[in-house]
Amino acid sequence: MYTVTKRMEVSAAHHLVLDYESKCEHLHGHNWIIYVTCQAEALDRNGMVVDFKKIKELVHAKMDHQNLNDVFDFNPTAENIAKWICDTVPHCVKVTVQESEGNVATYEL
Ligand SMILES: Nc1nc2c(c(=O)[nH]1)N=C([C@H](O)[C@H](O)COP(=O)(O)OP(=O)(O)OP(=O)(O)O)CN2
Repeated sequence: MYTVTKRMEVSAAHHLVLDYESKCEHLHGHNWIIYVTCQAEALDRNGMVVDFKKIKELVHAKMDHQNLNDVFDFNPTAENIAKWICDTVPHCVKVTVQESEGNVATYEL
C-alpha cells in the first residue's frame, strides 16, 4: 500500500450556525492547516498515488480566500470540512483540519 500526505494552509472566513450562543456565530477567519492522506495499492502511470499539486488545487479552488458559508451547503465546522475534502480528493482516506493550535478535527474512512 502506498500512502501520501499533503499539508497545506487555507485562509478563509466562516461563521457557524449553532443551537447555542457562541462567538463562532459571528463571521471570523482562520488560517486552517490541513493534512490530506491518500492511499492506493498501485501507482498511476506517473508513479503517483495522487499528485500533491492536484490535492492542493482541489482544496484551494473551493476554499482559499472564500467565505465558506457561501461555497458550502453545510455548516462549515472543521469536521464537515474534513469530510468534504475526503469525499472530493481521489483516493483520500484521512483528513485532518486544524483551526487553531488547540482545535483539530479528523475524518477518516
Ligand atoms: N467541534 C467543533 N467545535 C468548534 C468548531 C468546529 O469546527 N468544530 N469551530 C469553532 C469556531 O470556528 C471557533 O473559531 C473556534 O472557537 P474556540 O474553540 O473558542 O477557539 P479558540 O481558538 O478561541 O479557542 P481557545 O482555546 O479558547 O483559545 C468552535 N468550536
